[in-house]
Amino acid sequence: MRVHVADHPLITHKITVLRDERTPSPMFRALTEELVTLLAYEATRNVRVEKVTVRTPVSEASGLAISKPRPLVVPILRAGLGMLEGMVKLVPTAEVGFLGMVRNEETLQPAIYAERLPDDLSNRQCFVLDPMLATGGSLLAAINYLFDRGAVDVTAVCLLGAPEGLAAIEKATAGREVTIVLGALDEKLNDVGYIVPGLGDAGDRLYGTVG
Ligand SMILES: O=P(O)(O)OC[C@H]1O[C@H](OP(=O)(O)OP(=O)(O)O)[C@H](O)[C@@H]1O
Ligand SMILES: O=c1cc[nH]c(=O)[nH]1
Ligand SMILES: [Mg+2]
Repeated sequence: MRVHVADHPLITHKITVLRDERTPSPMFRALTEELVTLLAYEATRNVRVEKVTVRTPVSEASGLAISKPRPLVVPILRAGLGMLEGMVKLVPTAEVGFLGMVRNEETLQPAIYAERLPDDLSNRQCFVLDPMLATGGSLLAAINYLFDRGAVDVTAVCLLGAPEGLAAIEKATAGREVTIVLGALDEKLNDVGYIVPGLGDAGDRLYGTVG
């Protein structure tokens, strides 16, 4: 598994504002979108491309084009939806599929409650969007779901991750093509499975369902 933790002052600055409990939902949404565009730059480093030639007004130029089948971007509802615009801004030709998942706050087990993906994911490069990688249960379930459908490699873009969740995914996906790109790697999980220091419940903060 390849893990990339962002190391850029602009990204850390924006994450610091996200963490602040006083940041209201409209600003939280705007910052999330900006952060994803910055993280997507790293996440797409291995996007599959092919050589192409174009004619400039002066001569021929060789370059690259994103290969077919197009990359598939999969936001994990609800909180991952807040990351979609930021991602497709960078990869406008990507196809988008959806997975709805919710973590049971007592057992911390994830459940899939909605799915709208292409039937056949063979040979597909997938980019999963979910702001929070806590126990890793939700992301692991999403990754397994995509591999079971035929995906060949999965890159997850998360704003924050916990070491416990990262280790769990690494162990469970050994031998698979998995990349995780994080805005920050936090300290730990607390005893109710929240990331510390974290930013609270990302879905609630994005959509204003508390506070
Ligand atoms: O790593 P885990 O321990 O599985 O926790 C992370 C999951 O929890 C949050 O979703 P949540 O279940 O709160 O759903 P929501 O997006 O609808 O708020 C988050 O967006 C992840 O999907
Ligand atoms: O800290 C956490 C953990 C899971 N889900 C969240 O939204 N935040
Ligand atoms: Mg939530």
